[in-house]
Amino acid sequence: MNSDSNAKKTQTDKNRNFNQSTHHALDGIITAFKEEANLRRDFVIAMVVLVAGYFARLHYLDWLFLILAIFMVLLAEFWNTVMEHFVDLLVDRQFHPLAKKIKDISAGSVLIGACLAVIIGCVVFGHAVLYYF
Ligand SMILES: Nc1ncnc2c1ncn2[C@@H]1O[C@H](COP(=O)(O)OP(=O)(O)OP(=O)(O)O)[C@@H](O)[C@H]1O
Repeated sequence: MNSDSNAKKTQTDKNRNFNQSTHHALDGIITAFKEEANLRRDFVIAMVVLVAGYFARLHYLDWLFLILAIFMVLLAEFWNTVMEHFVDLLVDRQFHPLAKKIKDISAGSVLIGACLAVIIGCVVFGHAVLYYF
């Protein structure tokens, strides 16, 4: 293994260019999907919703709301994952009431996002069903 690839593995300085930044960002997305079952479940649900939207022949505004809802839930899951790792890094898996508070509030934000997504889904598909039948 040459010194350049070693440097890449242990990099702690700033990214040098857009390609390097994008590469690390994609690494983050892949790691999150590999390690977080909740994220994979949300992704599968999102795919099912998109296929259902295709068959329901939604209006473009409905698509906009659905896509916003999907990205909102995925972003909330990503930030919840960041919080969990950050807290674990700080307390090294020791029990701490503040660690519990941070993780629970962070999980609560995902739940709120998911509730909003369900409401948006019900309005969009409810309207489509009423319109077509
Ligand atoms: N260091 C800690 N101190 C106190 N409570 C903790 C700590 N770590 C986790 N917990 C509690 O355990 C729960 C599960 O923590 P964990 O880090 O395993 O999250 P998770 O199971 O990945 O959560 P999610 O389902 O949101 O992905 C947290 O919601 C929190 O209530």
